[in-house]
Amino acid sequence: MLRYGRSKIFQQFRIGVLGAPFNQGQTKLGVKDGPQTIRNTGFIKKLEELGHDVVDAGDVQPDDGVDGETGPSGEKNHRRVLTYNQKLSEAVRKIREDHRMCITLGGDHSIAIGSVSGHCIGTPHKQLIVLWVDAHADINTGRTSPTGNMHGMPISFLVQELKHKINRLPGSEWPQPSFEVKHLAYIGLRDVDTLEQKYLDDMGILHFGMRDLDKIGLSEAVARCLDHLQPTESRSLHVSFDIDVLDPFEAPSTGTPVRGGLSLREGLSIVEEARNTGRLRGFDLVEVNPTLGTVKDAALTAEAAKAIILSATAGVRG
Ligand SMILES: NC(=[NH2+])NCCC[C@H](N)C(=O)O
Ligand SMILES: [Mn+2]
Ligand SMILES: [Mn+2]
Repeated sequence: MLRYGRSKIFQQFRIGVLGAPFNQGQTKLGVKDGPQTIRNTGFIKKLEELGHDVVDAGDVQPDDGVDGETGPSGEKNHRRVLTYNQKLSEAVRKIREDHRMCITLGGDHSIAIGSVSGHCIGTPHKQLIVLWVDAHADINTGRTSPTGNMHGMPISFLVQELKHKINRLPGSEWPQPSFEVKHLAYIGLRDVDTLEQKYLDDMGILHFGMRDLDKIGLSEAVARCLDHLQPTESRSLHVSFDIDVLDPFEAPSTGTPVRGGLSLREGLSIVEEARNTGRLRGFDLVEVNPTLGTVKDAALTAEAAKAIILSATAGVRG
C-alpha cells in the first residue's frame, strides 16, 4: 500500500485568501462574520512570517436584490445560493490561474459549490480529488433534504453522478460537475441523514465516521483516504473543512454542532497529512459563526480555525 510520508523540506507556498461572507445556505445569519473573525486571528501575517507568498483577495460579497425564492424541490434561497456561488467560483478560478493555492473562508458550507467549481475550472487538467472533513455528509439534493438548507447539499451540485438529480436555475447550465464520486472521501461523519447514507452506500463512496475512527484509528483512516484518492501532479487535492467536525468542546461557535467529534489535534493531523501530499491546492474553512455562544466560545473557535489553516499550509519546517 502506498503511504504518504512526512515531508521534511520546507516549501514556500503561493497562497490566495478569499472571504465568502455568505449565510443563505442555512438560518443562523452570523456565519457571514466568519471570514472577518478568522482574519482577525492574524493568520495571514503568520503565514507571511513563515515565508509564504500570500495575497488577500478580499471578500466576495453577495449581490443585493437577488430573489430568495425556494427551488423546485424545496431548496431554500435557491437563486441566492447559486448566484453567489457562480460569482465566488470566478474569484477562486482567478487565484488558481495565478498559480496559487486558494484558501476560502466561509460562510456556510454551501460556499463549497463555488470554491470547488472554481478550483476545478482554474486548474489546467481539471481533475480534482476531494477530502470532505465534516460531521455531516452534505450530499442531500432538494428532494432528499429534511431541512431544505443548501449548506447540507453542496456535494450533490459537485459530483457527476448526481448531475441529473439537482435543480439548476431556470435557463442556467451552472454548475457543471467537478468530479466523480470515486474521487471523493469523507472523514469525521457522525450525523448523516438516512437518504444521504443511502447515497454513500449505493455509490460506494469512501467514508470514515467517528465509529470507524474508534475502530481503526485516525491515522489509518487518513492514510486510506489518501491512498484511495491518489493525489498526483495532474490531480489537485481540495480539502473542505467544516469546523463542526471538531468536538463542540473545541469549536463551539458553529450552527449545527454535533457532540462526540474530533479533538483539535486530530483535526490538525488530518490537514497535515493532506498538506504533506504536496498536492493541496484548494482549502475551505467553513461554518465559523462568532455570534453563537459566548465571546470566549467565539475566540476559541476562531483560534481552532487559525490552527487548522496554518497546519494546512505552514506544516513542518526544516
Ligand atoms: N454544512 C453543514 N453544517 N451541514 C449540516 C447539514 C445538516 C442536515 N444534514 C441538512 O441537510 O440540513
Ligand atoms: Mn457539518
Ligand atoms: Mn458541512
